[in-house]
Amino acid sequence: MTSSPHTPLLDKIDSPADLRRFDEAELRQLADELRTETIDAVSITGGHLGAGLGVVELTVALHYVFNTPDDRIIWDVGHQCYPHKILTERRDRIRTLRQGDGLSGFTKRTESVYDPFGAAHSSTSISAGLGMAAARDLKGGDNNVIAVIGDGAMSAGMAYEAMNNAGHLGSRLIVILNDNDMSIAPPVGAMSAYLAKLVSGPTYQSLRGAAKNIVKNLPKPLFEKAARAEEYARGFWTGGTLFEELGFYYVGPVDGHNLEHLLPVLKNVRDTHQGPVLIHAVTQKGKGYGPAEGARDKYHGVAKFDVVTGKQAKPKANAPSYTNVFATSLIKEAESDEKVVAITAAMPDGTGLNLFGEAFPERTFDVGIAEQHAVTFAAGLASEGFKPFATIYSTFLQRAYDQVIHDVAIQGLPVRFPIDRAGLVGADGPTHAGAFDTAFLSCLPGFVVMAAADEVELRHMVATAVAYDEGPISFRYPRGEGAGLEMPERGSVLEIGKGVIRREGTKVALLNFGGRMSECLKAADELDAAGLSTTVADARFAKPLDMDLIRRLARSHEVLVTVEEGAAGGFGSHVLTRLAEEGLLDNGLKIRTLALPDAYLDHDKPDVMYAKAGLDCNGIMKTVFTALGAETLSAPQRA
Ligand SMILES: Cc1ncc(C[n+]2csc(CCOP(=O)(O)OP(=O)(O)O)c2C)c(N)n1
Ligand SMILES: CC(=O)[C@@H](O)[C@H](O)COP(=O)(O)O
Ligand SMILES: [Mg+2]
Repeated sequence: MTSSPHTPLLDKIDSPADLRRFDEAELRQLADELRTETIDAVSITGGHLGAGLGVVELTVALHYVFNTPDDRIIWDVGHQCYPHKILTERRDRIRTLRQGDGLSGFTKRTESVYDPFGAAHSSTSISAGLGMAAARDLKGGDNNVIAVIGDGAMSAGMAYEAMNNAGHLGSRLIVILNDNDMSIAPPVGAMSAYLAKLVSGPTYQSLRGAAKNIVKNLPKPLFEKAARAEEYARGFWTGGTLFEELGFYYVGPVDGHNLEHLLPVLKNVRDTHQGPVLIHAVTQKGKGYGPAEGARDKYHGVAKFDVVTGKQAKPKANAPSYTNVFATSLIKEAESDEKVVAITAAMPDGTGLNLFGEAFPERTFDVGIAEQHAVTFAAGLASEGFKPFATIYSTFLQRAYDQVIHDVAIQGLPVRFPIDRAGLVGADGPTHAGAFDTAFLSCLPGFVVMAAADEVELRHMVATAVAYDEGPISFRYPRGEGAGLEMPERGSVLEIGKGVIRREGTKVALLNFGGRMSECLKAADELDAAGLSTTVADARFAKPLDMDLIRRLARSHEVLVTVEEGAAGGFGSHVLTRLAEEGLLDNGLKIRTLALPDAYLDHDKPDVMYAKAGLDCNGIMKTVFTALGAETLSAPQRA
């Protein structure tokens, strides 16, 4: 048991009001204590560490200079918010992060008044902040609104849509670009700080103001030239021209770890700016913790770890992850098909395309956090005869839905969609659940929609997707490890629209779609033991459905239960519709469709969440018993 960190100043803080009673001279030590507490807490809980370490000073400075919660701080993505949570009345619960009934790993409105906006998907902060600024102006308020957005999140189109609108509205909004991309060297100490302080301070502002008054009387063309000259002059020094073009007053770059640089700039901006301002803060992801600073991923997402050594306590894998099986399967296919290319939206490691990229660097595209662009980019590749695998987590694919319809489906372009993190993902909670992709894809004409029941099926689906060139095709698979099955060297191409029976029974049929197969098989064992002979089939396809299989199951069983790790409106709904259309519900078939509940399930361990959703062995058995009108047969309840 590590002793809790020594944090005498931090111990005096419950809320930012307590922080604002400190002398500025104490803030350096406070920031160091906050960093130590963050490291200690995450070593116990696991979670996102690097991003939070990069904004410790920024967090202290923001809550010191601004009157939170009246002044709103919106953290883009929200994965960097742990220091923010420690300073905002949640230090006592910080070691419950991402655990059942514990704090969320992202900002969350229902969790705290200091979280004015929930996050987790990137690039939303400026839009939300502009909305709050517009609301403030409509209400005649005078509070500040600050959006803190990372360089990665700034690569999403939504951020530019918001900045463009902010420039147009001219609303008083502060955007802080947290630039921790190590490709940009940290600022040159005093000079850049001086520049930033200078351009944000009243003197420069008044000079600027005076200059504006002088040039205002110039004939229009000259006025514009003069204004442009000033803007480029500042832009030249500081690289802010792009933001200036969008209507923002650019301040920076400023050292995001140096409170002596940060505090005066934030105060100047707080007290003098009128319209939208962008402060360019340069920080280091993982700052202040050696193992993080030295890691390739800066400890972006970590398991529990030893603070002294930084060694993560990653649970020993019993089987390859679905992600790894996908990546190795795609590499195998690409070795003999040069048309296979792969696209990720800033998630190379999470999708396994880092492995594909090592094998085929020329055929791997990381487009940044830009899922909409990724899908239409893939459509462009497909239109020229390539076989693009647009590999996007289920939850992040939601952002590109119109591109899926308008640019891929309607044109019938053969884009492949490997959909990782299908179903419930656990600690990341409802914002990251892969709940809706079956529903929102299987309603699209011409789409082929598959789900892997296990890692062998996944390998077959990769091969099938490579071979299928008639139109768009998707295959989903869950986060985490496979079942540890014997793997074929290479996948076999599946017959489109054909499912498979895994075990034969006579009374109950469980028709699985996706990753719940192991729970279905466990339930079948228990039901058999209770005298209810049970068939288990794997549908493999939600579109096109294997109606021969479904008719056979409906005609020869008393109970038919569909099981899927997705929201209602997906696989089960389509089965129900087709059975009704064919009159197969007219003869008393007892049918139930098991899907995720109509709710956003809070973070917890995936097994706990699935049990709550009724999508585990017990839930399946209970559904069968209820359908048979026997609330509790003799079957033993699993512990
Ligand atoms: C729409 C969307 N796509 C992908 C992700 C996954 N994701 C989480 S953090 C992150 C990188 C964010 O980079 P940046 O904004 O620079 O923040 P940093 O981690 O550097 O602090 C990504 C891609 C996401 N949260 N949202
Ligand atoms: C913050 C964010 O959106 C990502 O870091 C996400 O948490 C990754 O999820 P996985 O851990 O499932 O790759
Ligand atoms: Mg970044």
